[in-house]
Amino acid sequence: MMKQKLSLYFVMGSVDCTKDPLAVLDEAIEGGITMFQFREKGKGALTGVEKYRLAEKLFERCLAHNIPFIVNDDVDLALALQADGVHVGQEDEAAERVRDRIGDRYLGVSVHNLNEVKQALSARADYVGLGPIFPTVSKKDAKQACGLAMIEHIRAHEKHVPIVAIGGITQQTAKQVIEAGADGIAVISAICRAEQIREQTKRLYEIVMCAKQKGGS
Ligand SMILES: Cc1ncc(COP(=O)(O)OP(=O)(O)O)c(N)n1
Ligand SMILES: Cc1nc(C(=O)O)sc1CCOP(=O)(O)O
Ligand SMILES: [Mg+2]
Repeated sequence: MMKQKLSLYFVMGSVDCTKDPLAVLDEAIEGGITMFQFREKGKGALTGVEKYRLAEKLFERCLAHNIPFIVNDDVDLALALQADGVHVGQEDEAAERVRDRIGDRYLGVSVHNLNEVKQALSARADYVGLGPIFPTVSKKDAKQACGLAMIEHIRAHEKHVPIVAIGGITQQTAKQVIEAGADGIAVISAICRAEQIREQTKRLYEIVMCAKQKGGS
């Protein structure tokens, strides 16, 4: 179930959008995204009530289409909205503590190597976000790209962990990412910067689903 939801995971905040974030999400939903993360971060990001109001509206859209709505970093916001889950990284609130706070909502944890995957699993994460696979323009403090080999390495040692790969993934590389062992791709710019969001999202979805069918996952 989790692996299916991770197939095409759209990560977005107002800073990533060149038009109304609600319109961007609507088109991405029409294109077939399977999970959404509200990541309101970076220069010019909304805060306080404005952030809450935007989150509320985006969450409504996801609810209406049965798409899990995950909040990045902000556990208080996720709890206030009764969101479907939270995503935290290695420098955020500790995953164990987040798990205790959110109960059985989804917990995603960013990882960069096998050791962090093992730690995430012992903190009862539902999935890991592995990246950046390729260089990314969407995260200023991203680590060095780890490449497809890191997906293969982790999959070889942890056969069942749900992995979503993130960082610089495009229509050109999505197939290789799934073939390397990821259960899905998480993207910002491949959707936010697309000229035709609905069509490009649909194409990404087709690429991922086709690669997953061939791999039998
Ligand atoms: C699905 C997914 N994977 C990784 C990340 C990165 O999280 P983090 O390292 O905490 O960095 P920020 O996104 O908080 O800048 C993610 N957000 N989503
Ligand atoms: C939010 C995020 N986390 C990353 C990580 O490596 O953990 S890379 C990244 C940005 C992903 O955006 P794009 O699809 O535009 O490269
Ligand atoms: Mg974070």
